[in-house]
Amino acid sequence: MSFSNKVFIVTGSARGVGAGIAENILQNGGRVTISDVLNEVGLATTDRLAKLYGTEKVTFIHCDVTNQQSFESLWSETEKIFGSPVQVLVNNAGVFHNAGWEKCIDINLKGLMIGNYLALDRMGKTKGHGLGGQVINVASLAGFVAGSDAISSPYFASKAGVISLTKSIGNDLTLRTEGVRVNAICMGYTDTGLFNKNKQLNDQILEEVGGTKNLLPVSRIVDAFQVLMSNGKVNGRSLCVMANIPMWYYPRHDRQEIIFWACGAKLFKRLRPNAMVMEPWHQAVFFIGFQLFLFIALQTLWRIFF
Ligand SMILES: NC(=O)C1=CN([C@@H]2O[C@H](COP(=O)(O)OP(=O)(O)OC[C@H]3O[C@@H](n4cnc5c(N)ncnc54)[C@H](O)[C@@H]3O)[C@@H](O)[C@H]2O)C=CC1
Ligand SMILES: CCCCCC(=O)/C=C/[C@H]1[C@H](O)CC(=O)[C@@H]1CCCCCCC(=O)O
Repeated sequence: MSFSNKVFIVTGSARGVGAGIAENILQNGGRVTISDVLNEVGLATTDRLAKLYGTEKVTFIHCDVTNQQSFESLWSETEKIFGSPVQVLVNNAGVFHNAGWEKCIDINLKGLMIGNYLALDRMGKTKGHGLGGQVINVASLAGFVAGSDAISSPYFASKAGVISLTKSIGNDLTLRTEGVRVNAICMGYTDTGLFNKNKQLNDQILEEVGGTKNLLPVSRIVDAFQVLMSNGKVNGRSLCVMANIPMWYYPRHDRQEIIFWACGAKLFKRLRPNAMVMEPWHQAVFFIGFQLFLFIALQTLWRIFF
């Protein structure tokens, strides 16, 4: 997809996934601000990319995503340097749980909230430049599943928050009123520089996923970024990326899931009027019963009509 001079900001793009996305933007004719708290690494990446794609196409601006002022000046500086409004924000900056739980939540969730609200403010039709735009939040499959220990729980919780934020901001009303679409990329274990730093964790992860062949290369996340950029319709969605299989969108669910289980509880109340709680095994029976009901209903319809 050609980005023909579109202006992008990618947070946490000194290295890893963010640097990969920034390079892809340049390869496709866009302009990008690389931003990070790591000045040296960020400047080195920017120099390398400037040599390949032109100094007028890429710049580095220090930004700590947890700091509102820092984010605001990243945005304003970018527009000043490139002389055009920012049209896409990629909220990629993130840390793992080994940074400590408060930092993990601050950077992975609060930092993304600052980015999302600022994007609505600056790109939106009501207060911003009015051209609309896109936000891509880098979440993780960790946002859908449970971690296996308390130590890693802040990371899983932060990513679940990002997915929820994406669903809630990426709604039809916001799209209509602000012209801003918000989606997330949810990938599994990815082979970035950081992944290789902690040997003990690496070995544990490699055992869990079954070897390096099941790690995602950064290029797959870049492909996911391209998919979201070229699909002009999706909003509030999470694009899931797993090794060796096609990407897929996680169902948005909205309220259907709650309604489904509430129906189960209503039915349960008829069977056990005095029960205070529907236990997990009751739920399992309801779920299997529902599937059986569907199966029989479909079979009956098939017999009637064919
Ligand atoms: N590597 C993996 O296995 C996976 C990574 N992710 C997510 O992908 C994103 C990128 O991760 P990687 O490239 O693997 O890690 P990385 O550590 O190589 O890149 C993250 C970047 O964010 C920067 N950063 C940290 N705190 C910051 C702050 N306060 N403000 C601005 N920048 C800050 C770091 O300096 C670093 O350059 C993260 O959000 C991560 O959670 C999601 C799934 C799997
Ligand atoms: C199905 C879970 C996919 C998680 C993908 C992800 O975001 C991985 C990130 C790890 C990164 O490669 C290095 C890390 O420290 C991140 C978190 C690792 C969590 C491991 C905890 C093991 C567990 O609780 O299952």
